[in-house]
Amino acid sequence: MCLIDISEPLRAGVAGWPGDTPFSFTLNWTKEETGSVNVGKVIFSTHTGTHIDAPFHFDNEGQKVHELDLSLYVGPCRVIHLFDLPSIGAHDLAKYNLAGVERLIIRTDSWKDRSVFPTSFTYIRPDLGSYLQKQGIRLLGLDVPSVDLPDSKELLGHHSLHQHGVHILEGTVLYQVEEGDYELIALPLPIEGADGSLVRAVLRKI
Ligand SMILES: N[C@@H](CC(=O)c1ccccc1NC=O)C(=O)O
Ligand SMILES: [Zn+2]
Ligand SMILES: [Zn+2]
Repeated sequence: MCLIDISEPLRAGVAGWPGDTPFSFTLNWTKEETGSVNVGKVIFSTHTGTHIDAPFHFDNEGQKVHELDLSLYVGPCRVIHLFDLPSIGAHDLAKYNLAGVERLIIRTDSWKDRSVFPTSFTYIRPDLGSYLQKQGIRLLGLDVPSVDLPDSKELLGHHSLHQHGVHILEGTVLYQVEEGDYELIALPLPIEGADGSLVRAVLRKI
């Protein structure tokens, strides 16, 4: 079984949204202290590293993490490469036959240095949501920290996807991933009420 890990390693200093909660893992109790076990403590923002957005992240009426359909995050997926584009809209996907594809992951390679949060990267144009819905796509994954640029307040990309039933997976690590068909597993944690969740995301070639 050959799994390709497309998850960002979680460690102190992992690049996060400017001003957001820094990731930390510490041992809350050591084996010496308890006499039996090490016990860890993790502090993280829900938008750290490789993660999914629940609609509640940008819509107060939207689904929260525990309400999401898990089948979105497990199953066949198509990976395509779209390099050197400032943004991606319907026009950029016209050359692909996406018939039967429910999960689409786009490798942009536009986040060059994963050790720092990028000021700019390939983002999603507002006409993409309806195009993906017409193709039957329910999940869009990207190798950038957000489908909208960091200074966006309207979050047109997020809303366009959400309005058309397309769920969002962000921050995947795809430098080694070729175009093709895979099985994706990227399950959120069952955090009640949450706006997003870290995932361990893997691909398996099919
Ligand atoms: N929309 C971004 C996250 C985001 O906007 C954000 C994440 C953490 C802290 C602040 C954020 N945005 C605005 O203040 C995302 O989808 O991950
Ligand atoms: Zn997010
Ligand atoms: Zn997002």
